[in-house]
Amino acid sequence: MTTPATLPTENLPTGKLIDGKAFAATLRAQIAVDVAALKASHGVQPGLAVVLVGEDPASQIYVRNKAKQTVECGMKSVEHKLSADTPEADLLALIDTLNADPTIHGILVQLPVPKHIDADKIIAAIRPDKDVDGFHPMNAGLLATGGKALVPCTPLGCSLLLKDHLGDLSGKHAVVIGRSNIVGKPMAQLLLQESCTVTVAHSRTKDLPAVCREADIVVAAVGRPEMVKGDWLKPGAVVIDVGINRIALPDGKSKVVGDVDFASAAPVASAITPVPGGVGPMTIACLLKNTLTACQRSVGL
Ligand SMILES: Nc1nc(=O)c2c([nH]1)NC[C@@H]1CN(c3ccc(C(=O)N[C@@H](CCC(=O)O)C(=O)O)cc3)C=[N+]21
Repeated sequence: MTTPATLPTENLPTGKLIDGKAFAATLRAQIAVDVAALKASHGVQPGLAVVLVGEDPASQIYVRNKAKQTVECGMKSVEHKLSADTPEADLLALIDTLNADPTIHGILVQLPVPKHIDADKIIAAIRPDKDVDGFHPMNAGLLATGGKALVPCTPLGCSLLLKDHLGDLSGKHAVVIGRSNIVGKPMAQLLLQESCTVTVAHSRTKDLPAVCREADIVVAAVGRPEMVKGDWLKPGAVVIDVGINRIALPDGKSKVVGDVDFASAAPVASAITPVPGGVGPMTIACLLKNTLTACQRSVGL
């Protein structure tokens, strides 16, 4: 049972909060307009297929949120729920079917998959032009070399928030904490494309707080609840908190917190994303943006 997420945003000076929830809503509204235009001009409706293997409760929440928002912006939403003991071969066969389905433009297999299934094999089986997670090696390579990639949703969402808030990022020193294939590494690539000076920090980085203090922009994507403290920040730094950590509360309930200790970081930062209500909603909005992009490209736009 989750306590109502008390947004830690009471009495924050205006302009401090990077409101990802509001930005995501604006983005989804624009996507809905573009979807209607695509239907009118090319008679095609973007289709997103989401595959969930197993019964993980958090994943079921995200999948439900995704499906609702997919339909709300006028796209076709298809869900495949497979049991946790589904053989890898069966999942691969389903992906082949979705790859070949002309009404499906985006395919997402919810991670993590059960241990008996090789996630890398699953990701590599999705047609790169339908890989709306942007995890496929082809898309990772295109991103790294400045090609026409599908970009992972969370880093794309963070980049849109930063550009909206700061305008030109060139020359800014960005520190990305975390080097995962799905957030840290693509995030670094996107910041490089914006001509930031990029440092990628991780668990082996020496004196991480000192490295963080050099940053004009900090993107925290480590999966460690409230690890980044206010005294790790240069006064005025912009903080993007990718963390979505569910922690237990003394009363037996739970709440979602980020990788940044919001209470100590908000007074030092010039702007900061809250958790919830920051990067999470942008992840879903960018999934829809990627599905629209994949559909547009499929008709030559
Ligand atoms: N192939 C794949 N692609 C994914 O993109 C993917 C995935 N697997 N597996 C799981 C993670 C997690 N994820 C989230 C998306 C939105 C919120 C979100 O909208 N969170 C809200 C509410 C959080 C809450 O209250 O639980 C917020 O941060 O405001 C959270 C988590 C996508 N994931």
